[in-house]
Amino acid sequence: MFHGTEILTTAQMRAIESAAMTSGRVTGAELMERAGCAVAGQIRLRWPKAGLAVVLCGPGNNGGDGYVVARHLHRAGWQLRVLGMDNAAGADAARMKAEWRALGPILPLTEDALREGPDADVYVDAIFGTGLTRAPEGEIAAILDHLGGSGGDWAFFRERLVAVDCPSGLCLDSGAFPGRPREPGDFDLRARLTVAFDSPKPGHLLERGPECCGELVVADIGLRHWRERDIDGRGFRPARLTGIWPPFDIPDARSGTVLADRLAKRSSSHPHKFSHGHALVVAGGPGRGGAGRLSARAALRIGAGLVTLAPPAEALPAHAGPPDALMRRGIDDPAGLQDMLADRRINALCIGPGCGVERAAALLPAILGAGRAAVLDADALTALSRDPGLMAVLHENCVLTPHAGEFGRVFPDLAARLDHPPAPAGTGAAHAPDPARMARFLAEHAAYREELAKMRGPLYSRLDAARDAAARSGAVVLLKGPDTVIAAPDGRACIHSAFDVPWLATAGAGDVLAGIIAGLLARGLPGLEAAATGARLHAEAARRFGPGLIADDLPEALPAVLRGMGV
Ligand SMILES: NC(=O)C1=CN([C@@H]2O[C@H](COP(=O)(O)OP(=O)(O)OC[C@H]3O[C@@H](n4cnc5c(N)ncnc54)[C@H](OP(=O)(O)O)[C@@H]3O)[C@@H](O)[C@H]2O)[C@@H](O)CC1
Ligand SMILES: Nc1ncnc2c1ncn2[C@@H]1O[C@H](COP(=O)(O)OP(=O)(O)O)[C@@H](O)[C@H]1O
Ligand SMILES: [K+]
Repeated sequence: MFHGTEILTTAQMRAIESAAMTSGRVTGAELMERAGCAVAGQIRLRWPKAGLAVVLCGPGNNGGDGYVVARHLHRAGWQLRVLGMDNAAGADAARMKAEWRALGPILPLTEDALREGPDADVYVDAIFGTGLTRAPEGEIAAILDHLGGSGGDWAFFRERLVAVDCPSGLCLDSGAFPGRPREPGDFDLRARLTVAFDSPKPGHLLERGPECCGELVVADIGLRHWRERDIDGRGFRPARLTGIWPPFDIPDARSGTVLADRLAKRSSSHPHKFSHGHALVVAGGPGRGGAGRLSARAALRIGAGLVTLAPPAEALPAHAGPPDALMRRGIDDPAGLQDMLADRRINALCIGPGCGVERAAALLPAILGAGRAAVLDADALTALSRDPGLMAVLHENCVLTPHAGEFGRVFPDLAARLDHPPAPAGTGAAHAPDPARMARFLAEHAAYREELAKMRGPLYSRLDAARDAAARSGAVVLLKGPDTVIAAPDGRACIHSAFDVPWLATAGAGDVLAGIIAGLLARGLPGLEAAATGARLHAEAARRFGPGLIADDLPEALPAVLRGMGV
């Protein structure tokens, strides 16, 4: 299995932290000291010359980290303005607050206090971290809006904002902001740097997370021993990370080797083409374009031993173009398909790209009935949504690859939870916030605002949705997007965040992904592994090629990607 960096939900993070403290080998105060020290260190790396820092400290342990940051920056010669709350903080945060108070004053955490001081070089956001339970209100909401640009200085803060664990208000389980539209919104906090602790959380990688966190650094605060133990007895590794944005050093050496071994054509002592699998790609009729051919080409490039393209017989001439390595055979109906599947060496199927919904609907029962590994994409997903009975025939080596729209067709109730509350038109914001437009929007949609205010964290996430869909369907579900989530029916999941390659969103890219996964299934990778590896190689091919990419370039970029991984 490909191993990336582990992702932990906020509940898991809390469980690990409390296991560490219960062991008596580390105290909460020591963890807080390490966390704050790590943030101060990252600030000093980026701002080597001591300047003025404003540190905003919230009511909980995130605020406690903030007081530690202030103390360390003070020791390094920085000027500090510390804003904090007059509240009964937990013992560790209270101690850190007291230690700071011995060094300098604490101003009230209000928008006025924030505005009053001189412009600072750095603003440290230590208001809320993993403990956010609801939308910020009152003074704190005003402060966060101000930092998000409500005073018109959005770009100023974006250059100077350092977030402790996350930009405050972001739900670290979903990457959404409770109380705000799920689309990009006005005054969403955008940090230059976010320093997270121990492991990334889903919210760093999903939805708004990557954009709002800015550069993400994950600091080691000495919890690895407890993370690697099976604390809850059910296996602690529900989500795996296969890439994030902005890229940072993924401890990937072991995974690279495992993956290279799996993909190298060294799978048996006397390898031959049949030992590398035979993928069958169902294509559509005349005039349906090259989607099926894109999938087939990708399956060949990723290393399937043989690939057969199967359009209706009358469309064979239309599919006669390159590559010549591709075999072609006409299939008109389920009987023809079953005939072909009598060849047991065909071990992976791909249906959907350019296939046509009617044809997909006609062939799907035979495909699923064959019990072989299969990728269902595009039109096959629409066909599946129209015949829910087919859901019962899916199995764990089926990979469903919906984008958000297709996901909504197949799993409408799960998609509705992701979209709650459904936004009225005009919610999305341009990057530079427009206060007048935002005020008008909220006034016009008072009911929507009331619904938003009811949102409680952690919010239902794309990870939750993909997991629920996989559990329900019994298949692997790969929910596409810049933050692709891959989930297996047993709860294992990966997130592949590819916000750094927006040019991958190009017509036909999804067809190539389906083909890559089909090729990996043909090579014998199990469903989850094929899907996760496929998503990674697909994005890596786009990353290597760069802007200007069209889908046809993706299969051609794969050999260099494989070489780069040592395959
Ligand atoms: N895990 C680790 O290993 C380590 C974690 N560390 C740090 O601890 C952080 C987590 O700390 P935390 O659990 O105290 O939560 P935090 O984010 O400070 O907020 C909680 C407070 O905010 C309040 N509150 C929430 N929402 C609110 C709202 N909308 N409006 C108003 N209030 C709201 C909430 O009140 P309540 O909901 O209980 O009413 C509570 O008082 C974590 O992000 C990291 O920085 C490191 O120190 C060391 C290692
Ligand atoms: N903004 C983005 N950044 C990076 N990758 C993206 C982005 N949007 C979509 N993708 C990826 O691009 C591919 C598009 O697939 P799909 O929506 O099926 O398109 P098509 O049907 O045209 O092939 C998917 O792999 C998806 O994960
Ligand atoms: K924060």
